[in-house]
Amino acid sequence: MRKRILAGNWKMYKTAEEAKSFMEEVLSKVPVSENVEVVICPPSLYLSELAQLTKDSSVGIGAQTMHDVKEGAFTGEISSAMLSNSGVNYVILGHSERRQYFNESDESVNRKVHAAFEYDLTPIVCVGESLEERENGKTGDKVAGQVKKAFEGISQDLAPKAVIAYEPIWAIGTGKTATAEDANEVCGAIRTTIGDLYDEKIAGEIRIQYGGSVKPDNIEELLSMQHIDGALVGGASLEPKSFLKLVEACAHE
Ligand SMILES: O=C(CO)COP(=O)(O)O
Repeated sequence: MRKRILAGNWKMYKTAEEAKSFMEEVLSKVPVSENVEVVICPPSLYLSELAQLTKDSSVGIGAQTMHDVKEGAFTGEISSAMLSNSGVNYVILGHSERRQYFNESDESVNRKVHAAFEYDLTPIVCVGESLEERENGKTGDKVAGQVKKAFEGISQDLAPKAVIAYEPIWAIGTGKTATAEDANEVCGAIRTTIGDLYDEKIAGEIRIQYGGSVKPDNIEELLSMQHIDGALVGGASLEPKSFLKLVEACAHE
């Protein structure tokens, strides 16, 4: 059985006080369950403090992006070594907003997956198609291509430790969710791609999240699907109340 993984991607929201008070409330109420791993990905400025605050809890902390080399003259960037050293456990890589606004390419995502594993971070690799690609029947090719490139050179031992997030770009922040069946079909195709790259066992082990307008009222249907092992959530991860409802849904059998 794959353990579900629910990750909140705060994007560029919350003041320092808001971040701290969210975390204190969530830590006091979050159900601890064998069924779900819970992760919060705050703006990088708050990573150290929140990692410290959650150190002895069941909540993990993730970065929203990072650079792919250990150190160097890259003004404004942070590295996987720095994240790991600050108590961060996960990193979102290749989010469509990073690809769109910060020119992140499949090649750089691949370098970052290597860098994440080098410093024991769990990469959450985002893939997904635009509306135009979906309408032209290109979803399968696009997503398979992104997965293949992201995992290039990643060993059999490490591959199943990664998490893949399928986020159709047209469903992010729009209130439009892919139907659970459509999301499941693409997540199943991602699993097949992993099976082709590695083997059936690894394909069966790797966890695949869905992301894009996930809310407390649609998560259960998504989770009931065979290939969906959790969610990567933007908007609904910003309030403790809705975030806790999402955790509870994942904690259920
Ligand atoms: O981009 C997302 C998570 O990474 C999804 O955002 P929303 O849940 O706000 O649609």
